[in-house]
Amino acid sequence: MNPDDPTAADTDMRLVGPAADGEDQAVEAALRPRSLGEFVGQERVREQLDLVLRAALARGATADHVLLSGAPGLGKTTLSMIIAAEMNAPIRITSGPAIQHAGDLAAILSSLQEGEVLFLDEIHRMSRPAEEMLYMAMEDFRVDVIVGKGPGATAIPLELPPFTLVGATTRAGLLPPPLRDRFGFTAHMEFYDPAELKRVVHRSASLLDVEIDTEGAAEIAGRSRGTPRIANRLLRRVRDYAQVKADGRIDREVAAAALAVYEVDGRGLDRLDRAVLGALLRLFGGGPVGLSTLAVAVGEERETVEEVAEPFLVREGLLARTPRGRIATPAAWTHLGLVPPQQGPGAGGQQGLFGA
Ligand SMILES: Nc1ncnc2c1ncn2[C@@H]1O[C@H](COP(=O)(O)OP(=O)(O)OP(=O)(O)O)[C@@H](O)[C@H]1O
Repeated sequence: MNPDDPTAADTDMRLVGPAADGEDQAVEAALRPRSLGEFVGQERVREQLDLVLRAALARGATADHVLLSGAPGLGKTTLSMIIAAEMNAPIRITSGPAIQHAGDLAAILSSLQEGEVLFLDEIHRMSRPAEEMLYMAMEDFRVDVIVGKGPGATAIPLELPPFTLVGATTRAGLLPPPLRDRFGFTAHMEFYDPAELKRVVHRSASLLDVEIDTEGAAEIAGRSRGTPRIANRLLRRVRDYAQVKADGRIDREVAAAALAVYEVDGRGLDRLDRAVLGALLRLFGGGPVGLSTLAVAVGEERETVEEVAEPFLVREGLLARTPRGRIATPAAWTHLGLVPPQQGPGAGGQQGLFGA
């Protein structure tokens, strides 16, 4: 979770939020695939990574540095652990926000063992001096530790054992090119399709010892917003429901009834998403309407609407951001079961009325 993110709390409280909550963290370790073979989906990334790792193993060398980019919950941490496991190497896990001084990074780097994997989550949030130290460490396996201040400061070179840096970021575009260029292998992780998520659900259900049929898994997969973390979380909630209200087994009916209780609809929208979409359609005739107006209409902060609800609505093709404001697509009307207003001559009178 990002403590500087004003929307983080809202995101974390949502059943369909992509960031890990406390409960996720406790069970995720048990559900993590441990090898490339077990890792579901992301075929291209897996194939490429497999070559990189096997070639390094054959040469008896440390694997190249790897950059993983993609939305939260798609498996970046999991993949970094798999890289270490496949290389038979230990792994050290830290994150950009935890490294605020170059000295913090020097301490970590100087204690790495030969061949160790250093996983640096949210690498785009590291401080600039630490980032500059990382350039040299990645390229030459060396850092200059600065001792003292001002004109008397001296740089003491420190040799490092070869290591593999696995950087993860949700915002690859924010990485400075010199840092990006130092990764030998870069992979962008895509959202998962429903068939892949179905496999994730089946796999997790078997690890959690939950009985689920193929339609039940499909029902959960279809509401998981392309994200394995969300699929696993929905599965746990559906399991609760199945235990309390049914005989413990999950089929389509049980999954749909459970997720209706949690207000996650057939397409994975939750109450906030539907409130935003509903206001846009019912109050503003489908838009265009300014973001601030829309936020007031649903009683949320601007940032919450923009950063928490909208990305998924846009991705799903239900809402579009235009220079004149937010507009609903025809699919939005259909999804909420509403009929768009007639667009005859003289219609569209509301267009442009609702500014930011
Ligand atoms: N390809 C996959 N196959 C099976 N399970 C997966 C896969 N990817 C992720 N998961 C599951 O989803 C959960 C979240 O994955 P992970 O923590 O690796 O995501 P992340 O991209 O690192 O997220 P964040 O950016 O929030 O750190 C894990 O518990 C893991 O079990």
